[in-house]
Amino acid sequence: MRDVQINLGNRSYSIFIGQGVLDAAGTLLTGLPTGRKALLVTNPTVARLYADRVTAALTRAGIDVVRALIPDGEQYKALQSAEMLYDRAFAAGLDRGCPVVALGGGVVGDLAGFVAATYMRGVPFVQIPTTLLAQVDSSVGGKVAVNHPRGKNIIGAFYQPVLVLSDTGTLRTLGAGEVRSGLAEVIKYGIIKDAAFFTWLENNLDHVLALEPAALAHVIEQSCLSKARVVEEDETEQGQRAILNLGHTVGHAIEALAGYGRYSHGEAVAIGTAVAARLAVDLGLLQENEEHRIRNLLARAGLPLEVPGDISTDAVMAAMYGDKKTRAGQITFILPAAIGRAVIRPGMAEEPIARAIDNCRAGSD
Ligand SMILES: O=C(O)C(=O)C[C@@H](O)[C@H](O)[C@H](O)COP(=O)(O)O
Ligand SMILES: [Zn+2]
Repeated sequence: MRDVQINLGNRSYSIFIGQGVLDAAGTLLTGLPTGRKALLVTNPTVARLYADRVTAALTRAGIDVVRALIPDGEQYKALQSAEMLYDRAFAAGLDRGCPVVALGGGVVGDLAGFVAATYMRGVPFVQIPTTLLAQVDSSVGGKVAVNHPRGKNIIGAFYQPVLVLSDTGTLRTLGAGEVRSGLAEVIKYGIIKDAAFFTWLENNLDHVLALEPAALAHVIEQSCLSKARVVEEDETEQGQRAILNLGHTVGHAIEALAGYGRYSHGEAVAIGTAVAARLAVDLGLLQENEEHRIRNLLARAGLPLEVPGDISTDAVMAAMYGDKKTRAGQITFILPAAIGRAVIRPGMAEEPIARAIDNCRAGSD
């Protein structure tokens, strides 16, 4: 079992990574000051596969488990689902000490975390992520949220979990699309922070795509280490944490405009990363050969690089103004300055962004 520590004073916690760690949920949780009842939030597919194991692990440790199922899909990351979970928590008599445990991918984790942050002004929160994307990204760092018709993740909080358990065994049941989606965030860490990891991915992507346990454990550990260091420096995204948003400025716009579900989060982020790399080259920040390496790695991971033909550049531009990084009506962009280094550019003019979007359409080269 590997252990990545995230140091945030009295909000510090451990991320345990390895085959079978979800069976240790009860033991690891009893080491923390939490109550004897837990709300286990999951979706029907994940429940069928893993809820009995997690329930057994918690029960062995003397914790009563109340299960709550949320249908799978980004559209259920909504205030209505949160209300349903509050009702379930009240009905089960959960008090301020009782943890909310998220078992599933990013939707379950973000929603359950939002409920944990707000039910009785905050109860302990445990993340048991079962997708690659959730293990490398969304379960770590404390961004919890629900969506609103005006934007993705637009209603939320920073609320750290007390424990993260990433069981690599759960990745064996993922579809290829879910693996791809997680890889977009994995590649992001190489681009923004870790050139050696980017090169490792170039050399070892086939092992990762084959879901080899050692390769997966390495990818999760390196991703969590990179994310932990960024979050420790700037927990609430006052500045530098925004680099974790590479590819998301355009990505969130495409995800929403295409209709949630047509592009996975990772696919939309990959397209957004291609646009950011093009813009960085146009602005003289990134060398063209590095843009090629970024595009090649994303493409080898099976990720899309083109802005869809049925979504206009004007629509993407308009949607980007709703981004949480927009300040005083001006778009902020995260740009790769080299492989291993990203910069934050506030106050971007519209014209170069629109040109980069147009240059990332089918048949544009
Ligand atoms: O943890 C962060 O910070 C990130 O930006 C990670 C992103 O990959 C993640 O998708 C995040 O939820 C996006 O945040 P948002 O603030 O743009 O909604
Ligand atoms: Zn993301």
